[in-house]
Amino acid sequence: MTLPDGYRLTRLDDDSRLREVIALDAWAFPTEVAFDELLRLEQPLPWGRVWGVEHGGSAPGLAAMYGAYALSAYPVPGAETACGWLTWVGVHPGHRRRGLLREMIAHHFADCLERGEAISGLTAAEAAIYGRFGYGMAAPQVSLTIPRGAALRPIAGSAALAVEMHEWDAARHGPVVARLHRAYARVPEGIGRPGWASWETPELRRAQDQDPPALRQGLEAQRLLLITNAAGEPRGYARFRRKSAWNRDVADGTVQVRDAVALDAAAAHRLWSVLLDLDLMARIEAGPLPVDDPILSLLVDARAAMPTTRDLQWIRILDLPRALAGRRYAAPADVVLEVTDALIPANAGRWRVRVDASGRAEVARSEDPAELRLDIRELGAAHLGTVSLAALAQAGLVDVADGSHAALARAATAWSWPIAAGGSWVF
Ligand SMILES: CC(=O)SCCNC(=O)CCNC(=O)[C@H](O)C(C)(C)COP(=O)(O)OP(=O)(O)OC[C@H]1O[C@@H](n2cnc3c(N)ncnc32)[C@H](O)[C@@H]1OP(=O)(O)O
Repeated sequence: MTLPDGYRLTRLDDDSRLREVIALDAWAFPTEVAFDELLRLEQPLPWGRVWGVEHGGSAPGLAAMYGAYALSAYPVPGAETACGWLTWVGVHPGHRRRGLLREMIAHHFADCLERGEAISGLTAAEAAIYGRFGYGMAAPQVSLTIPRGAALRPIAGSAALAVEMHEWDAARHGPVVARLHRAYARVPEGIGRPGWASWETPELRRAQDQDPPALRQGLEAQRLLLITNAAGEPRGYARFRRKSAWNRDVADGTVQVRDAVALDAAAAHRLWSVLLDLDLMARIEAGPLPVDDPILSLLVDARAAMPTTRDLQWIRILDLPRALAGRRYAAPADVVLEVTDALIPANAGRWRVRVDASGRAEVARSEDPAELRLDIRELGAAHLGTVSLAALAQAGLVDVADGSHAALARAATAWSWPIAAGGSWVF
């Protein structure tokens, strides 16, 4: 990598640099939380995979940084894969637009490839930043503001489930919540949702479990709703907070749902029935939710929940043959792709992707004429099965060779997945 003169990259191995890292982060992401308070929080910094860009000059210090979470079981369609999750990206405002991010990205890609991570993912602070580096928007999210008392379609078995409500206790509830959250991504316990990353590393778990007053933004302490079956087994949970408000003596409170996860339809119905009927509340805010979350089908009037969609997760394919062979496909296909990749030349060129009846792909270099031409960014966008290659072709981002429209239809079907990619948290 070639940083501008006067800058050098350093690996940050432990929290001896915590003060500098948090100070830089607070320059990049302005916060009302006091510096000393920030230092006391559980910060999920992946030490050893945190990289700082140091500068000399009159006031030497950290000019930029990034980190990467080593997700070893990131869910892709029909499988789990190693993914280097880009995070903690920040450039001090006094050092921006000098190419530091571009150089950190090049370093991140090389580091992931060395570690055998065929894809990288991220959630973006701003949607316009990462497309230029070959990240494609692969998992959208929806957020809802549901009126209190909104009607749900009836689901058999819901009323028989038991409801427990607790004040959040990380030691007691953290493991149950982490288990249900993890199970939800997997078949047959859960639905098998691509993108549903779990809190794999100890730092991520500790940060997830905390509920410090500094991060409550005027809401109450976190509470837990647990749904259990007749055998006493947890089947779903929601973590939520309420904020009381009054509008000319009429109760106007808000419930903020941090996440709501259920392993079956009856548990989802029971969970939301409780959340939608808390006294003194007027609305329930929820999101990020997957765009096909059960609540959208359960609501009789989903429009009244004012669904708003936007990007959640972006995927960058780093090692094309390994990444494409590392997921499953919804239907057989045999297609020749011609791929451009300005940053990782090894991915560029023509590839034949053959998907067999079991949904497994063989990916090999090809001399045959290309049927679909696309950039690595579009392949990343389609990787979780939710963004359609046909829709990208309609937008002119996948170029279809003359006479290859049937190939596009087959590829778009194969790359699709029955469950929408999504997640419950931003990291
Ligand atoms: C995965 C995550 O962690 S997301 C968090 C990202 N961090 C933030 O948003 C915090 C506040 N912002 C910052 O720290 C910085 O402005 C960053 C990280 C967004 C950009 O860092 P810089 O070092 O200024 O970027 P750099 O100079 O390498 O620019 C690379 C390219 O991205 C473009 N770019 C940079 N920031 C943005 C932006 N916010 N929106 C659109 N384009 C951008 C530049 O114009 C440049 O484009 P070019 O290659 O066409 O010339």
